[in-house]
This record gives sequence, structure tokens and C-alpha cells, in this order.
Amino acid sequence: MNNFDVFPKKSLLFAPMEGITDEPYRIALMKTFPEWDQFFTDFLRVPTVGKITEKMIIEHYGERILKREEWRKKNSFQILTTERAQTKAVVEILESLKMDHLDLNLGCPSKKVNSHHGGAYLLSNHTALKFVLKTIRENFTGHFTVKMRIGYRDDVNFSDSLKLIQDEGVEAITLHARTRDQLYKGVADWSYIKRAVEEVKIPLIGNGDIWIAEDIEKIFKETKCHSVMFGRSAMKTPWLAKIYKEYVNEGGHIDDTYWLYQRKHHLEIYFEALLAEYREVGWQDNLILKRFKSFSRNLYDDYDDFETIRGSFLRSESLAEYLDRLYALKG
Ligand SMILES: Cc1cc2nc3c(=O)[nH]c(=O)nc-3n(C[C@H](O)[C@H](O)[C@H](O)COP(=O)(O)O)c2cc1C
Repeated sequence: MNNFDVFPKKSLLFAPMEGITDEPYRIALMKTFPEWDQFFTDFLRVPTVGKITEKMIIEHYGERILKREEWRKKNSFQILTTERAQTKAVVEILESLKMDHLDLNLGCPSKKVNSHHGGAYLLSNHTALKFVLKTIRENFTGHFTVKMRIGYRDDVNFSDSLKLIQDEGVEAITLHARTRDQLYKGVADWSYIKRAVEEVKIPLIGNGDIWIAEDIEKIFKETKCHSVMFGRSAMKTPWLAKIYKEYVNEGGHIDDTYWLYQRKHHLEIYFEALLAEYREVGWQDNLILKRFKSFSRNLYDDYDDFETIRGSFLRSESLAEYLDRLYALKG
């Protein structure tokens, strides 16, 4: 086990997101917005039966990223597993590939995943959780972190979960400050992040509803967390880390006009970088268009007439039409 912090203090981490943070997406973001300190694969579901091959692990992570040292350092591999799944076999392959960083998903709220006793379910079964943590720690010498929620049904196990995770040699914890049953309801309760910071000695990464630069300042100040992670907010503002780093350096105030100006400027850069990477891996235009539409959910929220704008992007019948609308929006 490495004897130093996994991430530098105040790191800005781009969250693992299924259907989004695949290899081309992460490469596009690393090239365009290198201000993000770390990226994660979405979760690889560890199978219970069947052969596990190196090929499937490399495909999930991305072969181009694996081959390039500076990219590998910036990309963590996330798994989702259960007591019965073949965790050891997967971890052994990750170890043989000299993967720098493995993250265990303890937050997935999916009914299907939880009914198979994976994701956030493990927070309610400490015997199973302990077994999984041990299996990983005993077979993996790189950095090992977990990403958890406050609890499964409620917060009764919160402190015990933190303690168990720390005692089993996990090096940092990301906390999405909601229970599994809360799904995405309401607003994440950062007071649990503060509590966790006080209860563990390892770095605590705050996550949940950190939308703008001021939120980053606020969560660091209120909770004293080590670093922060962004999910939906990173999808809404993929240049958020850049803006924050500029904002902090300039000690400045970001008003709505500047925020919208940044959006107009960066939207085109973002989609062009994605387009280049999806084309690089041979995606057809209709697949790229589908992806672009799925990214459109929150991207245009800051415009006054955001519903009309979003609607027009979602109705685009071709990739060319989507891109034309993007250029027109820039004005
Ligand atoms: C579309 C989507 C996919 C996600 N996939 C994953 C995943 O694969 N692994 C994971 O640990 N969390 C996943 N999450 C949860 C996020 O990483 C993050 O914890 C959550 O969205 C809260 O942060 P936010 O308020 O910044 O969005 C996903 C979230 C979204 C919206």
C-alpha cells in the first residue's frame, strides 16, 4: 500500500458516470480541460460467473489511456462487486496491468444492482463489505479508494461504515451525501461530509450538488473536506475546474454575464473535442448524435429561454443540424 495521499489537496475530480465517462469522453476532456485533476471509469460490474479476461478490463479502461503514463495517472478504474462475484480475479488483472488506482462503488442505487447485493447495498451488510474490502486490499498494491453514500435505507450505519472502510486499508473516501433511498431527491446534505471528515483520518472527498465555483469554496470552508467530486455539475459545466482555478487565482467574483460568456465560448470547444474522439474510435454520426442529445439535459439551463434551446437540440435530426445549432447559439 502506498503511504501518501491519493490526490493532492483540493483536487477537483470528474465523477464516474455510466454511459458518459468512457474512454473517448475522458480523452476529450483531458485534452480540452486538463484542469480536472482526476477522472474515473464508470463501474465495471464484476461478474459472478464466466471467464474474466484482460481484454474486457482493458476495454473498460481504455487501451490508449493505459498505454500513456500521464493519462494512466489521471484515470482511476471503478468496480462494482458483491461478496459472491469474482473480485479477486478482476483485482489480480488490475494489479498485473499495474493500474495505479482502483475505486470501489458503494453508492449505486439501482434496484437490480442492490438486489444482487452490490453497490450501496453493501453499506447495510458489513460482513459482506468487510470481505470485499479485504479481497481488494490483499490483492491490490495501488491506491484503493471507495465511493459511498451516507447509508442504504438511512444513516444508522454511517459511522460504522466509515470506520470499517478506514480500518480495512482504504486510502480515501468519496461521499455522495445522500442515502441510497434518497436517490437524487432534495439537496445533498453536506453536514455528513463534515461529520465524516471529523471521523476518519484518511482524505475525504465531498460529492453532491456542487454546481458553481462558489459552491466549491463553500464546501471546502464548511466541511474541511480534502477534495471534491463533480457528477451532474461536471456534465452541466465541463469547464468548471478551469473556471474555478481561474477564479481562485484571480480571487475574483464570477457574475452571470461572465458565466454565460464562458458557456458560449466553451460549448463549441467541448463538442468538437468529443466529436474528434468519437470519430477516432469509429462511431457513426447517428450514435454520436444520440450521445450529444443525452449530454444536453443541463447544458443550456443558464440561458433565459433554455427550454426552447434544449428542445431544438433534442429535435435535431442529424449531427450536422446539432452542430449548426451550436454554432448559431454562439452568435
Ligand atoms: C448518469 C449518471 C451515471 C452515474 N454513474 C456512476 C457510476 O458509474 N459510478 C459511480 O460511482 N457513480 C455514478 N454516478 C453518481 C455520480 O458519480 C455522483 O456521485 C452523483 O451524481 C452525485 O454528484 P452530483 O450531485 O455532482 O451529480 C452517476 C451519476 C449519473 C448522473
